[in-house]
Amino acid sequence: MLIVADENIPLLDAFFGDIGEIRRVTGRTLSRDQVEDADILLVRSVTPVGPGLLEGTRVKFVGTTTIGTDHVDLDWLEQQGIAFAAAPGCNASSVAEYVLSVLSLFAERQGRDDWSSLSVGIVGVGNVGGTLARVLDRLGFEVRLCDPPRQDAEPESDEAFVSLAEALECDVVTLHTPLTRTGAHATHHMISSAELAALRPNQLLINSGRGEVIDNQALKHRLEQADAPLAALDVWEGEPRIDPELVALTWLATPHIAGYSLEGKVQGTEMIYQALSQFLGLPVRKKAGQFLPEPAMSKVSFTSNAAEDAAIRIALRACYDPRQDDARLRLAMTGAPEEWGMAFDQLRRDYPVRRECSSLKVQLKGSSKSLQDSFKAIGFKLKI
Ligand SMILES: NC(=O)c1ccc[n+]([C@@H]2O[C@H](COP(=O)([O-])OP(=O)(O)OC[C@H]3O[C@@H](n4cnc5c(N)ncnc54)[C@H](O)[C@@H]3O)[C@@H](O)[C@H]2O)c1
Ligand SMILES: O=C(O)[C@H](O)[C@H](O)COP(=O)(O)O
Repeated sequence: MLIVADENIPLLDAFFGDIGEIRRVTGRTLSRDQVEDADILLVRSVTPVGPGLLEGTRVKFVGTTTIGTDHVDLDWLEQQGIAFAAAPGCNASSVAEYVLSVLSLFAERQGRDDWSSLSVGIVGVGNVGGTLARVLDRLGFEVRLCDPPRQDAEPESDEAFVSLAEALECDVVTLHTPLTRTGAHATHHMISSAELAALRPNQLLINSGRGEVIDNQALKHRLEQADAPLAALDVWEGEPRIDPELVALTWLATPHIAGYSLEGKVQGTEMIYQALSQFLGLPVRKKAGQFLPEPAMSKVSFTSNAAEDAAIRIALRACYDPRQDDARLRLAMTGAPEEWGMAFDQLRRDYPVRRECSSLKVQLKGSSKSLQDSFKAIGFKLKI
């Protein structure tokens, strides 16, 4: 059995080596002739999958080790009887930690002693938005949830949903919708001139869903105005050839890596291994946990003198600080314009190992119950 797989999927040999022969390919440039004789295709979000790639091949299973599926023509695969699996939720904690770290930087920039005094509008309350909402709620933030598809589908839900306009009133608005182009709640350019005009200079707009959910030209024009809000963008229209002028106007600019924790990536591989094993009728013997190495930093300690917000900020940023990715992206954009796309992909391919908060033990000596609860809410392991 031949498995054609994106070379950027971690642990290919460990998970799939005994299922078939593996042919590694560059996902961004994958062509039909590279996949013609394959039985199984494993991709990441950079490979458009549809008739152009697979028509007339013998591929019978496609797996994407990602949450997003907008690169896959799901209807066509179904019509062709080609099985498909994605990895819902695999990197939800990683994205939530990216947002938390951005929030901590924004609160600091605003001179707030208490970051939980920020109100946060979450647009798209699925695996990522829902994970984030639960953490923020436990930390005492005011959270507004906007998810019209869920609101329609769950009229009896306990969640109090708000409109997009109400979400846009929050200090921070963070987007976690998929990219959709059809239907009553299509998200393509959901945030355009009118929505951007509603945002004020003391507000922050975060996008770690898909770039095309925001009209990037409209955002650029808005960010050029004197009363512009701040923007933190992890995803961009036209990746990997992103607009350097928009990067320059963006407060925190990262190369689509919000979900790039090691845990998130390995769980993505694990979920596709499970789905493929089920498809082939094979036993599931391997687990993500057995392949996760010991983290480089395993413990941080705080004494009773540590101020609550400062302790959380230090531990959070010890795990993930988006300013490093921002600096790397800006540096990459100083190269020759024709190399920007390659540089964007290179930053993603050579991404340093990043571990989630759950990999770090936090030792708290003589700390308050509320500080302990805050650390637990974020997902740290506590050692009291
Ligand atoms: N930047 C990254 O590294 C990264 C990582 C993971 C996921 N993502 C992106 O984030 C998206 C969300 O991930 P998820 O796991 O939470 O997906 P999900 O499918 O679990 O949840 C998405 C939610 O968005 C809602 N939604 C759809 N249209 C909407 C609209 N018009 N307004 C408001 N809400 C709407 C859906 O009802 C759903 O509840 C993915 O589709 C992917 O594109 C990005
Ligand atoms: O959809 C997802 O899971 C994320 O956007 C994912 O992190 C994308 O990573 P890629 O497949 O492009 O490496």
